Amino acid sequence: MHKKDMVSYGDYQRTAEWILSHTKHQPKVAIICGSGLGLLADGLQNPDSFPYSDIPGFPESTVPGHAGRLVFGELKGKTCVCMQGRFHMYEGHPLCKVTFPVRVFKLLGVETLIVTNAAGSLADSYNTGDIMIIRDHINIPGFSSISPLCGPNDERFGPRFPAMSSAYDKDLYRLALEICKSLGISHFVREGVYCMVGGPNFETIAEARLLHKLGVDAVGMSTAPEVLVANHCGMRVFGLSLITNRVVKDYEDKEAVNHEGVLGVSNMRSQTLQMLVTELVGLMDVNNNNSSE
Ligand SMILES: O=P(O)(O)O[C@@H]1C[C@H](O)[C@@H](CO)O1
Ligand code: HPA
Repeated sequence: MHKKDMVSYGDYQRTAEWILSHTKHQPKVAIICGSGLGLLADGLQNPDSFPYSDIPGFPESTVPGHAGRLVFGELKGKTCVCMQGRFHMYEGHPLCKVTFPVRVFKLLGVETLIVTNAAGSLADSYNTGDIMIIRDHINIPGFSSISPLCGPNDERFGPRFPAMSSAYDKDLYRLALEICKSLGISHFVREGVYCMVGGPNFETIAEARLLHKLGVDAVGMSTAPEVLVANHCGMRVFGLSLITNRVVKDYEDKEAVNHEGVLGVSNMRSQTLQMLVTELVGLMDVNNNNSSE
């Protein structure tokens, strides 16, 4: 691993200290917004917002649909921090930079991470616009040791060999399903397995068929690294995929996915996602500090 691709404990601390000196909010919940899902941050009350370019140690966000802002505020009385835009491996960021904010959040006192993403569906029963609650993931880059947990392990964050058999919190998962029922949206809510690929290209037909055979329900280019790092440092995790397109599995099929289409579907459904996340944060058990005191 190159030195430039390493981040020290002091680097995370410096960023956390900078944040604490710029906002009174002390978040317990962090939310990462996927492509076109930045609206999730717009519901925060008493917001403090910082462009990533102002925050020491934060990389730059280069993907359309990822505004590149960190927003602090309250959702249903609970203090949250929201990443309006995430970092992807395909942008050229090393995975320690992709996941840098997660460890900074840990140092700020965050206990729960909510991840969202845009994804293509492999499951035959899924429709564009469905919301998939992530039950588990397959991390394809991780199969070849491309993982944010590779390299020297810092025990201050977590163990060398973390278990990942409960990567997504079952209580939050069940709570979200109940909320979907009460919101009357269960007919387009699914439960499934997300698979991370490196991107930035979308899948070939052969790759799509392989993922389908593997039991993947939805595929995307993010999320797994953040979930690994959050679990490693003891956070509980909840994840949502918005199904923005069907992944083509047939050589005769002329449909071709593109990022603009992905953003179009995200924008169409972002209000529903915002409702679901807001209710979830409101009902989840959080040992919250009141930042306005
Ligand atoms: O950040 P997410 O995973 O939501 O972004 C997805 C994957 C690619 O970055 C992009 C493709 O349209 O959307
Ligand atoms: O079909 C897809 N494949 C990979 N990533 C994606 N992100 C949105 N849709 C897709």
